[in-house]
Amino acid sequence: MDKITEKYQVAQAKYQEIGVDTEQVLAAIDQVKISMHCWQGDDVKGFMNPEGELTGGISVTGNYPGAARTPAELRQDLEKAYSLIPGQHKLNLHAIYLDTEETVDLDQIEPKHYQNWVEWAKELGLGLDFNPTFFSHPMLKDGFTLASADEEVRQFWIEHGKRARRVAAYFGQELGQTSVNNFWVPDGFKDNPIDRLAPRQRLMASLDEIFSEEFDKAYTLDAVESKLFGLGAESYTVGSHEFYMGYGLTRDKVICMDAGHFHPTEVISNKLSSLALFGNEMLLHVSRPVRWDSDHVVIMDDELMEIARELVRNDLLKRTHVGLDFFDATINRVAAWVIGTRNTQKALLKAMLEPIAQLKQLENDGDYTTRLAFVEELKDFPFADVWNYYCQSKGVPVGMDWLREVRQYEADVLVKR
Ligand SMILES: C[C@H](O)[C@H](O)[C@@H](O)C(=O)CO
Ligand SMILES: [Mn+2]
Repeated sequence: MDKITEKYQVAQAKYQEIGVDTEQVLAAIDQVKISMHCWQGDDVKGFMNPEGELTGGISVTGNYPGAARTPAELRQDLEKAYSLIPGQHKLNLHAIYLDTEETVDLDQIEPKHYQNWVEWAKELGLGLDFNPTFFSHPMLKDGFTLASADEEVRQFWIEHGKRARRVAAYFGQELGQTSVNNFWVPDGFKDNPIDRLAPRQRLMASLDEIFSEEFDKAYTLDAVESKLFGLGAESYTVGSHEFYMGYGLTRDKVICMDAGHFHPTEVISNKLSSLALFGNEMLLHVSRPVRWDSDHVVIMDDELMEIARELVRNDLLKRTHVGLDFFDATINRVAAWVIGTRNTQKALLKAMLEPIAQLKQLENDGDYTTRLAFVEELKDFPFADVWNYYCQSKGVPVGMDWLREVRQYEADVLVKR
């Protein structure tokens, strides 16, 4: 028997002692699809106007060699990343990542402009999610799109939103799995506004118009993503958390929680259980804010573990769409995907290896001493041996072996770009 299987069997016996069936856990983690975001691969440039400025209050720093310059290069990089990640997953595309010879503006996009992505996704067995792009475009005027007081600006973006929904529905129809279509709108003011209400009324009206066309939910689900502030929109963001909680819950839309979109000490892990009581499905943007919405690569930190525990302990995974959202151009971009995605999976696996019913019972019995002792002891349980076995059984590298492959790919492909 090989070493990894041997260690797994020891771990299996140890988990069995506390009532956890590792085989069941392995079957469960294999069902979780992570939606990997395309924009880590090229620093959020896209293929519509890659030389243009990144606007909308987000920012990427770094100039690590090898960013994808074409859809074919991006797909090649993504394939490398997926080959190093266990399980079957999804790709999250932004509208600016269209793949066509035609010159197309955001208010002209059609499903056919994304057909190459669909064909590729079919070959790889991937699902596709989508996002209209409300930034990096000259029609983002004075920091406003859907909430603009300028009717021409607002209509441009409404048309884009409507067309984006048709693209997402096409993804769902073609691939046989729901395409989550996430609306993040950067509109806001750098300085204190006089009128906080009118832009929100306009955003609400714009969204209502965009969502007026009915689509089969089996094909596409609309999601809305709030934010506290952006660069250049420090004082007021129209699409705040309260705005989208109200909007999403009254319009039956999926609410997206981005881990970087709140006050620096505020965490989304503590929001999921409340959202679960009032909404149906949820979308997560698993990210890592460092002092601000900096979109650092996801690491195995306390908040990632807590998000994972909330989803697992409360049985929320079946109605949660797990997406990633980070963009770091100071490191190898394929490695960034692999680290962030594997960490998200590892956190979920570790959470699944807890004896949840027992821990809840201790809490209900008021035995907080045992609760604390148990939770702390669990940290030393051999979860890594279960993870390594999972990787091996799915035919992907174990431990640091994946990095060797990324380094080889860097030498063979990335540095030659
Ligand atoms: C590029 C994405 O649309 C973006 O990261 C969005 O989801 C966001 O979180 C903006 O801060
Ligand atoms: Mn996000």
